[in-house]
Amino acid sequence: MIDVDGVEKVFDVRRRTGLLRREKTQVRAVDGISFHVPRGAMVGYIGPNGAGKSTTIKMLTGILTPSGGRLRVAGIDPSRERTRLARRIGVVFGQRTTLWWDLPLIDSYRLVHRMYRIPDARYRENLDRCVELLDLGELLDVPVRQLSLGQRMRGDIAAALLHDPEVLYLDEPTIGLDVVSKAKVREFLRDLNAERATTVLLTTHDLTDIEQLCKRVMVIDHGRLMYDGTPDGLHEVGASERTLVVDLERELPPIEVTGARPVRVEGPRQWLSFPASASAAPIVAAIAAEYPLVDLSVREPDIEAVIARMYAGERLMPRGAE
Ligand SMILES: Nc1ncnc2c1ncn2[C@@H]1O[C@H](COP(=O)(O)OP(=O)(O)OP(=O)(O)O)[C@@H](O)[C@H]1O
Repeated sequence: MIDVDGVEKVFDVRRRTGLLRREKTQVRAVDGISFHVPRGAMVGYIGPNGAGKSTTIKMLTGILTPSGGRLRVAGIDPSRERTRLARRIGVVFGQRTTLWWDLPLIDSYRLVHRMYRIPDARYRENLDRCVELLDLGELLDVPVRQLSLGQRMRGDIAAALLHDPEVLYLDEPTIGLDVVSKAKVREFLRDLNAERATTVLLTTHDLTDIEQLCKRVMVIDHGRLMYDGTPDGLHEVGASERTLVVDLERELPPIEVTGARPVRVEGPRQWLSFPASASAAPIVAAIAAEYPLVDLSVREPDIEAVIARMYAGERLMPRGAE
């Protein structure tokens, strides 16, 4: 559904280098990216600020023309046939709204109905579905400017879906939302993807969105693709560790056991780290055999930590590769 082959985007920028002097330089916002997203996939597209995510999305919608490479969305070259593509895609920008600020929500939908020339029956059906699943019933007559951020976001998602797009680009759809609203939006997207096989490309800084929604994640930095795989695979690449929290009968020196290393001791409680890919069972058995064990729990690795290290430019290697 989305084909990106060696795509580049270079911006010419003028930088002030003195009182009257300006120098022309180039910013390579996207630097030779290739990926393929099959129909019905829900893929996360993440990266630090300025990595090139929005530039990629803008090229995929046809707003920007690539400086090099080849791009196709639903078989269409976005920058050449932007209007034709607009009928096939939906876009939601979390930080901006596509709704008419002073009009009641329903009026924005009526305008979308006309603009996209959506057949009446299909419009009704899609609107009813969105109103029900996104809980918009009470909000349809409220002017958009009076909606809370979470209500507005749900309103925006519905607006992007009324014309049945095959591809949905979501840029920060959960930004600024409370936990309940986030859960609602995620549940809706999961259902949409499962029931209608809508292809979704999701940009977010909230890694829980990725963990809960995407089987695949792409990480971009400095315009280049750094990782393309499962969210779990990130732990492999990042050599993530799980933590064993051990409660002993009494305070003892740090536990010595094969396969794990002590990282913290606080009274009778000790923390040990071990590779996320390894089994906890032999370590637990060894500790139970040699130490006065009272209680024990395992903490899962933190995807945020792996991503933070990746964004900080640390070279991450799959376990065993070095
Ligand atoms: N119109 C433009 N002219 C010049 N440079 C630009 C333009 N748009 C983006 N850039 C530059 O391209 C790079 C990538 O920007 P982009 O907005 O794609 O990043 P992003 O990954 O979406 O970041 P964020 O998470 O902050 O939204 C940045 O260095 C940015 O300054």
